[in-house]
Amino acid sequence: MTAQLIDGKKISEQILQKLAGRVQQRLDNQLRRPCLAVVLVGEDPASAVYVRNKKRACETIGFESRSYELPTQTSESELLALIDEMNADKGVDGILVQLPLPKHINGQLVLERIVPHKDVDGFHPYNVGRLAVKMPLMRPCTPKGVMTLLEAYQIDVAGKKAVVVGASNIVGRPQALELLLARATVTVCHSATQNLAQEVAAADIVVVGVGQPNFVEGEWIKPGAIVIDVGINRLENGQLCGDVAFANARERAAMITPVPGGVGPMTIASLMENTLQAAELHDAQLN
Ligand SMILES: Nc1nc2c(c(=O)[nH]1)N[C@@H](CN(C=O)c1ccc(C(=O)N[C@@H](CCC(=O)O)C(=O)O)cc1)CN2
Ligand SMILES: [Mg+2]
Repeated sequence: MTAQLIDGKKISEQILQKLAGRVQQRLDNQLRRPCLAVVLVGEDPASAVYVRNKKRACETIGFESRSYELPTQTSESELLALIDEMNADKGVDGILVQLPLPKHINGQLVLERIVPHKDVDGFHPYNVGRLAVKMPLMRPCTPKGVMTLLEAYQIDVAGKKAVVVGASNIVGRPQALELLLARATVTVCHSATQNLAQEVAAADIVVVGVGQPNFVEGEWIKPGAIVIDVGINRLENGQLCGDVAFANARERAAMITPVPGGVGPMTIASLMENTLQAAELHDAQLN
């Protein structure tokens, strides 16, 4: 079996196109363009690319974007003060602080400072908690993008055995909550998991986000499984690859996401959806 590719680039472009139409409708109804404020601290080259792509997506669909590019030595209190300003600013709908932050800044403190209805990344404990109690508001972008991809490819999740490899706050944990909400039977694997190969081999749907190339071997994949690779690793030769040994996994899976062009573009599409949602919440508060 050679797996069908799940085309995240195509689906993300369709989402952006629909969002552009909804922005136009807002303008026709005398409503503001949604506004996303993006904060980048330091000079991590990958983060700079992601921030640039987020600003470009805003431009493509007609959102306003504000950009704060701060030096590495920015203090935690300076960053918190900027967030307080943006929280209070009626012109800002969504606030995003690009991760990772420099080591001297407590990232959790910063994320918790963003008011939950402007937390378009969905990382505030309020938003994670709402997802956990089956009342999602702002949903973390990468796991939400994965669910949108599964839906777009008509992959039925209810009753399936889903295995999430990786338990990070950005990917693994909220992904497990999303899959549970969609009524999968969910297992989360992490660095203390024993018999990882056996866990993966039992999965109808496997989602991998650990940040290590070829971490999941192709031979572990159950024939006919759905493989979602959230990893983005840059190799020494400059090529990008995921966390799954793609060529071998593709020979066993029914469907698989490529890297690049799989989950990555969906993260940005979900962020744009969340920003529109934040603008709608904001309209309701202003009225
Ligand atoms: N505040 C946040 N920080 C980080 C998040 C996040 O969701 N919020 N996720 C990642 C990085 N990320 C978004 O910020 C992200 C990563 C990758 C892509 C993407 O489109 N990847 C492309 C390849 C792009 C390239 O050439 O490098 C793909 O996979 O096709 C988008 C967003 C960590 N930080
Ligand atoms: Mg990808």
